[in-house]
Amino acid sequence: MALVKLQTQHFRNLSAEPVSFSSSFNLLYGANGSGKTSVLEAIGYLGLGRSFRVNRHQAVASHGQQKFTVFGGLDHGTLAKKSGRDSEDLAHRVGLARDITQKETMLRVDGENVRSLSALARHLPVSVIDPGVFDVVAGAPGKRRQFLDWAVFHVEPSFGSVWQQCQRVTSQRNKMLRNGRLDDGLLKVWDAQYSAVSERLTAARTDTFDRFRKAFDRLIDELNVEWTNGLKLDLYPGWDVTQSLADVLGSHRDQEVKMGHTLYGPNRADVRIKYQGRPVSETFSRGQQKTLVILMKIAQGMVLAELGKQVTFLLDDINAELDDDHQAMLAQRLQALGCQVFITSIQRPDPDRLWSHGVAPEYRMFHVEHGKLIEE
Ligand SMILES: Nc1ncnc2c1ncn2[C@@H]1O[C@H](COP(=O)(O)OP(=O)(O)OP(=O)(O)O)[C@@H](O)[C@H]1O
Repeated sequence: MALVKLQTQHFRNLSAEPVSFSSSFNLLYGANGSGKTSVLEAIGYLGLGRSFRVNRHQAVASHGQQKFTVFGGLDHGTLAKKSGRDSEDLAHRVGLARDITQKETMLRVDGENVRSLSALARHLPVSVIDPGVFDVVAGAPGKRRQFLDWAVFHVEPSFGSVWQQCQRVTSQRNKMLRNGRLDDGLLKVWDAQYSAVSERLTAARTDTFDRFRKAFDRLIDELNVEWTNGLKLDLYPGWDVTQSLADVLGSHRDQEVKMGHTLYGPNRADVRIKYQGRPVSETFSRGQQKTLVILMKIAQGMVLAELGKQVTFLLDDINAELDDDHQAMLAQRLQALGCQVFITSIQRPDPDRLWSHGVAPEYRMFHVEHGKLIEE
């Protein structure tokens, strides 16, 4: 799917006028503070259900407003090779409204209220490349779990509910472990549930990770970037899988009781990224780490494309992140994959430079001024 229509209300400084986008490339430029990132943030809301910039919904509602809304019209996008669309051709209409005083989010898909965020998010796989992207390599393991789980969610339809179930059981189990007077029989019951759901979740992660690693290896092979030789990506599922999780929990019971929380299982999983046996966060330059994450994100795009799903990439402030060669490499790869792409920059981008080594895709160019998108 691709987002071809967007309308927001009371979303940061954005105007409430509807905008139509290309299902291929969209180039947005404008001065600092004009609203470029806010446009990407609004699109991100429809694919992620949250802001990729801030943790609190409140920051997003326009000053003095209690509620904001984001509506999107989706079409089948470039992968379906669809052309000549108009509003009647929309495959789905998705919407999200957040009341910040009631702390309530309303989600709508095709005119119906839906309860789960998954029902909304599965229509629009959104991948963000912004200054924070670096965290996937340099940040805590949670950042890499989030990176992996995004793809698992789009590959494995039941993943969202298994993940939620796992969080619920883990939190119950943690409550028990924190409780001084431990009921051994009850803990065993929770352990059985926890092990079962963890094994399911891990099987889904392992399957997607295998697909991802194959795509990643293919990509770096094709690009033949010298510094990627000797890179190794592995999934650590959160425990030593030569043993069942139930056995690991049984043999580390005292340790977990002492710490008061779960020490083994999917919440400890990590994607370990090493270069010649050492963590890349210790050996790669900042630029190399950023490029690596971008390659990893492209590889995820390849995995989804193989399943007939189009990813919408949001590239924020691309000039600050990448030099001309890397920008061109990224644009061409995403074009070849048939992704939908939104690129923001302060200066008006030069499509001839961006596609200096190939034919430019269909694109639309917008100048962003005071929250308004003016198409050129
Ligand atoms: N809740 C809000 N209500 C109204 N305006 C807001 C709100 N939050 C931020 N703004 C304003 O909205 C504008 C858009 O910010 P945004 O980060 O989208 O700009 P940008 O074009 O990406 O800028 P830069 O190039 O500096 O990154 C800014 O002027 C900001 O002060």
